Amino acid sequence: MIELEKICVDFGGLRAVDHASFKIDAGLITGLIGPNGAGKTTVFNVIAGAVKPSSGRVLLNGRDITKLKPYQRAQAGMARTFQIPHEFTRLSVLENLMASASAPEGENVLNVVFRRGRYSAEEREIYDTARETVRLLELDHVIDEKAGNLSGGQKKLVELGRALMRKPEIILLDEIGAGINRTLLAKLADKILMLNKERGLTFCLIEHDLDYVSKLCDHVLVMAQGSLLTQGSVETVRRDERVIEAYFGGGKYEAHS
Ligand SMILES: Nc1ncnc2c1ncn2[C@@H]1O[C@H](COP(=O)(O)OP(=O)(O)OP(=O)(O)O)[C@@H](O)[C@H]1O
Repeated sequence: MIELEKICVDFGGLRAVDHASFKIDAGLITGLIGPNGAGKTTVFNVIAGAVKPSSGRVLLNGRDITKLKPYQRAQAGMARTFQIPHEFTRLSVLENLMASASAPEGENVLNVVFRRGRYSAEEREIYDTARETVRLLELDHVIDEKAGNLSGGQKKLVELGRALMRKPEIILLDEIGAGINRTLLAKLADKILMLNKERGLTFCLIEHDLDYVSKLCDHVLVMAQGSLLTQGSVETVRRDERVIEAYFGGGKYEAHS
């Protein structure tokens, strides 16, 4: 479980996050929603350790991790999806996954990727985990394809795969569904649900499409102006007048279903 206690983030004179306090429960898929500029991405950055809060604490399973660096948080079981880095677009899907694993002790993981045929037991495990992840995400048909040649949706699946290679307990997804076609969007949702229900992985996702949130999330946190406005099931928060006001400034809310 992740707990945020009275987190504030200031960028110069701008208070982007203002005493935000909430929990992301273990074993659930939690959605983080709110209008543009509400502070969602900044909160994600605080959780992942990329932005230092001006005040407040972040706890992971009861442990204060506020001062931990991003890699230490990753070691503690937290993962976040990132766009495939430019220099990795020339690596194949399998190589991308292998390069995202935690390196064996004293080893540069890229050596593992390129030194074929001479794997130690640990290196073999990375290879096997990468193959299994490819299977799990149904990327077998593009396993040797360069990541740069994939469609937007396939790249998102590889990004998820790269996060999975570190065997996290919690995965943070920032608008993973943005700009991908319906078919792959549905597939991505199926994979997230499967990883949650069958493997017990905890997810927290920022998403603007409320139908997608509704399909995936057990619980929704609504941020507005840097703070937590309300929380509950998707259906409850969708009907909440304060949420309608925050999104539409009091205009009539047409729930799309
Ligand atoms: N590095 C930064 N420097 C200065 N201001 C920033 C920085 N990052 C975010 N902000 C500001 O902080 C506020 C919150 O931004 P944030 O990106 O966290 O909101 P968001 O809810 O994720 O919005 P969106 O849905 O549009 O992505 C905004 O006013 C934004 O302009």
